[in-house]
Amino acid sequence: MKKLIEGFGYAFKGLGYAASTQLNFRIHLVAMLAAIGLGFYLHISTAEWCWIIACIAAVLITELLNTAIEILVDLVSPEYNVKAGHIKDVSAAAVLITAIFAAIIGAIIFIPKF
Ligand SMILES: Nc1ncnc2c1ncn2[C@@H]1O[C@H](COP(=O)(O)OP(=O)(O)OP(=O)(O)O)[C@@H](O)[C@H]1O
Repeated sequence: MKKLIEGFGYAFKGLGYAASTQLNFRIHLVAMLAAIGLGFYLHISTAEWCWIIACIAAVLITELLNTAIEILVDLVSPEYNVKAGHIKDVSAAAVLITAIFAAIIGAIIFIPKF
C-alpha cells in the first residue's frame, strides 16, 4: 500500500515538473479547461463527453511522453547530434498530430451547437 501511494506521489511530481517547465503542457491544460467549460455550457451528450475526455487524455499523455523523451535525449546526447534532433522532432510531431485531431473532433462536436 505504501509503495502504491509513493507511486502516485512520483506521478504527481512528474505532472508538477511538466506543468512548471513546459509552456505547451500549460497551454494544453488551459485548452482542457476550455473544452470542459464549453461541454457544460453547451450541454453535450454522454457520447460527446467520452470523445472530449479521450481527446484531452490523448493530448496530455502525448505531451508528457514528449517531455520525457526530450529529457532523455538531453541526458544521453547533450551535444549536437543529428539523430537526437530527429528523435525530438518526431516526438514533437506526435504531439502536433494528436492536438490537430483533438481540435478536429472538438470542432465537429462544438461548432454545430453555436
Ligand atoms: N542534442 C541535439 N542535437 C541536435 N538537434 C537538437 C538537439 N537538441 C535539440 N535539437 C533540435 O532543436 C529542436 C528544439 O529542441 P529543444 O530541446 O529546445 O526542444 P523544444 O521542443 O523546444 O522543447 P522545450 O523548449 O520544451 O525544451 C529539436 O526539435 C531538434 O530539432
